[in-house]
Amino acid sequence: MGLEISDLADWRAFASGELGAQWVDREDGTADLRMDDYASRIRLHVGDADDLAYIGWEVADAAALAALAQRIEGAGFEVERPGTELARERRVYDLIRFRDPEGNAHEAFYGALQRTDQPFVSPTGAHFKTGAQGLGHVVLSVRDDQAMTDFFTDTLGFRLSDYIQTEVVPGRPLRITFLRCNGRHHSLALAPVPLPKKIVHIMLETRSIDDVGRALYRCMAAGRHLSFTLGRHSNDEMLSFYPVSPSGFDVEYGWGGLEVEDHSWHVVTHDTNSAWGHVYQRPPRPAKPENN
Ligand SMILES: Cc1ccc(O)c(O)c1CC[C@@H]1C(=O)CC[C@]2(C)C(=O)CC[C@@H]12
Ligand SMILES: [Fe+2]
Repeated sequence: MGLEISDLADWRAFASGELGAQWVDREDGTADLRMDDYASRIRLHVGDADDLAYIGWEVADAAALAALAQRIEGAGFEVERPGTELARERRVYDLIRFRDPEGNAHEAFYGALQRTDQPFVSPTGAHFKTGAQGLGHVVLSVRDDQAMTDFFTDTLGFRLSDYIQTEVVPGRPLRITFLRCNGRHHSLALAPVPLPKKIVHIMLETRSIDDVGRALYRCMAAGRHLSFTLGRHSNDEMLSFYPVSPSGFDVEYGWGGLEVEDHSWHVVTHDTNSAWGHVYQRPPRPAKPENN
C-alpha cells in the first residue's frame, strides 16, 4: 500500500514508535514500513494529499496477474503495465495498475521481495498477523457503493462477507459493505460516507492482545487522539482502537479478527458496529492562535 503523507518525522514517531512497524528510510526520499519478512508493506511518499496513494493486491504468480488484467480489461477498465522499473521500485517482480469506478488507484503484483537475511524487528516488540491474510484491511469512502461492490466482486473476485447497517449520525442510516479476498474477514470495506479523504482507515492486526494494549498506552502517553476507544467489532470480532494518524485519517490497531472459510460462511447483516466499546471521541478543537 502507498500513502501520500506530508510529514515523515511525525509518521515515524507514530507508525514506528507507537504502533511498532519497522522504519526503513529509502534513498529516493520515501520510507518503508515493514511488518514482516516483506521488504515493504507500506510505502510512505511525501506529498500534500495526506491520503491513500494506491492499494497493492498480491496475486499468486505471473499467470494469475495476466488473468486478472484480462478480467479488468474485459470489464472495460484500462490496465497499465508499468514494467520493470516501477516493479523494482515497489520491490515486486511484476505489477499492473488500474483504477476502480471511483478513481482510486490500485496495483496488483506478484513476487514480493522478502528480506529473510534482515529479519523484521519491531521497535516496540509487536508481531503482526500478515502472511496468507495480507497486511490488514482498508476502508474506502465511496459515493456509489453498488457500483464499487460490483467492481470488486464481479471483476476482481472479492467475496461479500457481510453488511453493517447503523446510524452513526442519528437519522442518517449507513450501510458498510465488507469484502474479502483471503481468510481475513475483510481486506476492504466500502463506506458510503461523504468524507473528504478516499481512505477512512487502514487496519493493522497483531498476534498478541498485549501488542494492542501496549500500543494503546503508547498512543495515550504520546497524546494521540483516539477516534474510537478500545472495543470489539460485531462482525469480524476484532478487538481494536483507532488512533488518528498524523495525516488525519485513522489507523485501526487490532487483535483477534475472525478467519473466514468460504465453504461454511454465509452473508449476514449486523445492526451494530460493536459488541462493546468503540466509543467515538470528538476531535479536539485546534488551539486558538496567539495574539501578537
Ligand atoms: C463497524 C466496523 C466493523 C469492522 C471494522 O473493521 C471497522 O473498522 C468497523 C468500523 C467502521 C466505522 C464505524 O463504525 C464508524 C463510522 C465509520 C467511521 C464511517 O463513517 C466509515 C467507517 C465506519
Ligand atoms: Fe476496520
